[in-house]
Amino acid sequence: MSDTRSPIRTYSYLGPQGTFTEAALAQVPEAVGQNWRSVNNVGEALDDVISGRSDGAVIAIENSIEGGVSVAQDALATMPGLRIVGEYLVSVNFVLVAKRGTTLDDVKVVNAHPVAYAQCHQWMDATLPNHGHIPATSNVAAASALFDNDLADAAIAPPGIVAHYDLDVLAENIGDNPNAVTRFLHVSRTTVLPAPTGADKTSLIAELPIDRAGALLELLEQFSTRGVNMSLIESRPIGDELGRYRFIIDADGHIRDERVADALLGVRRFSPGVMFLGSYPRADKASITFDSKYSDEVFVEARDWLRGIITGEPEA
Ligand SMILES: O=C(O)C(=O)C[C@]1(C(=O)O)C=C[C@@H](O)C=C1
Repeated sequence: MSDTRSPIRTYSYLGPQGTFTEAALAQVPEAVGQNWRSVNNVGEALDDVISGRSDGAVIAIENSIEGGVSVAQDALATMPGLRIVGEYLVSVNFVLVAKRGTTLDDVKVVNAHPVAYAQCHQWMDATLPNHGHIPATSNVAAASALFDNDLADAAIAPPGIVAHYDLDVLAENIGDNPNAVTRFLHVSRTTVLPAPTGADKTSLIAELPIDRAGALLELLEQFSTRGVNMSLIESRPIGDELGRYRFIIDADGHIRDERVADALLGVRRFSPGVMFLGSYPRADKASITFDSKYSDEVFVEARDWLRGIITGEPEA
């Protein structure tokens, strides 16, 4: 009898076990019960996908306090062959942990992931005004490093850390905002697009034509004149020379929506470097609303009208 089970799939995530990225991966329905591969950085996770070592990766892309995760934005912009197929939200809050017996007074140097550190500035500055900071590859790596060397006295970590390591919690809820949220992307190799759900998002990266007055306005107009709302626009330096930027854009809707497809055609005509990153269901499942003059039927009707003129069909 032949084996009808589908082969085990592998998903890469920023580890080790217990990171917020792992919590995001746990929300990906197709990853449940599959092989999870812990890696040390976002580039490694995405490279796993491109090389075929993994079928998918989950990466942090944006935090409600700290903004865009620039290392992830830059990796997506420079690693072709990837597609975003889903997004997931994780509430993030932090504890300060140390090896057993340590008190707050003992803490002079703190291990922390830069994005986590940036979210705990107020508490750190008020409670440990003279502290030093050693960057870690993840929140869990920050805590585990306390056992590897004596460079730091404490670490900023997720509250669940004590399930994995024998550590004392010196302080809880040290994040500046108790409602902080990080948005994660599920990324796969270029693939068939997920079907539209009516609550979708389209991500792309566009460069502006060099030195042209109003170029950014023209980019924005591609969306506004088709009734497409943008939920994110962020600039990142391209890196080849000072003053050159690419724009990371999230737009409401799916590329199979006529208005979104038309906006992307406009961007493609105008932008020297445009990368389509994916159309995928929104994490908040909020339906996209738009004026009826931007509905699919209106675009199709207008195209039929034009085709009729060109082919010489008598007008109705
Ligand atoms: O270190 C972790 O736990 C991660 O999953 C990484 C990460 C990030 O890269 O932004 C995820 C969420 C938090 O905002 C801080 C760190």
